[in-house]
Amino acid sequence: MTTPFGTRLADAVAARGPLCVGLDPHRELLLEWGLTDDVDGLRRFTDLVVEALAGHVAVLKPQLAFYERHGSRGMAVLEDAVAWARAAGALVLLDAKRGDIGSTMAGYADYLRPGHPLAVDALTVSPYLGPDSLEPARRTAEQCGGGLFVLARTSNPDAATFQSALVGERSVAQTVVDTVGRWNAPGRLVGDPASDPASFADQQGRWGAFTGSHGVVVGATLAELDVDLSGLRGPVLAPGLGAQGGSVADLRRLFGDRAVVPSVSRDVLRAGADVAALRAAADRWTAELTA
Ligand SMILES: O=C(O)c1cc(=O)[nH]c(=O)n1[C@@H]1O[C@H](COP(=O)(O)O)[C@@H](O)[C@H]1O
Repeated sequence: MTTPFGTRLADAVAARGPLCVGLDPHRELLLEWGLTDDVDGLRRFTDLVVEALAGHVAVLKPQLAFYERHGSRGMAVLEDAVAWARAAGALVLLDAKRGDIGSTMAGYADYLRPGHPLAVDALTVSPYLGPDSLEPARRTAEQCGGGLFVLARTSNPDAATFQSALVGERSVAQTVVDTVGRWNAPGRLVGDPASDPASFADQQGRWGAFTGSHGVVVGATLAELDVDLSGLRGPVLAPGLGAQGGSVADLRRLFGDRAVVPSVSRDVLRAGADVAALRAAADRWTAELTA
């Protein structure tokens, strides 16, 4: 059986630091890199980032939108790159932000199956259709040793409009966190944390052998942390660093020593079409994050 995603993620973070770099090849970025906004430019961009960073940072996070916009040939670029990146030791988190019901949700979750042409380690999902709508994805993830990151408190300025709205006494965001915390509950984790008090402590939210496979997305841009993450037992994906204004100081203020995967796209990619420069940009973030 595949090692659960949470364990593989904790190992990758221990080996390479916690940074996740997003592959966001939007039109302006391709042009800035001196590339064309077409499939050739997309392939060159993707190959350079994978060569620079697969196996160098903990996680690569391709943004599916920027591959879909080039049609089936764009998807082929991504399929090749993901297979290469995983073979080179990268964990790949597909940023798809999918959410639907029943068999449709199960169809999206097939990205986590090893036989899928675009098989990945983890997937971002949207809980907008209700927390139980994600259950088919959770089941697939459990079967395949994959991970899910559920949007809880996102980094965009108007995120609180929906996410801070109350459902009974809890906010929508808190309901999401509590759902994911149940997915990561001790009975569902591999091993027996009760026999190992030190590892049990890790379930409270720090990296460790029992890091849960499912996480939530909470932006590094929040003025204050308005969700209680103490029952999450899994990782937080924290986008919003650099281009959106978030800093490493914000991460420390918001999340302390909890298991966080800070995600940066533009602030690394602006290094341009140069393997060494991309690696240096990622290394600067890793150095600051692990200082
Ligand atoms: O799921 C995400 O990665 C994500 C969640 C969120 O709350 N905010 C957010 O910006 N992102 C993604 O992060 C990427 C932008 O990162 P930057 O270029 O570093 O700002 C895009 O692919 C967004 O979809």
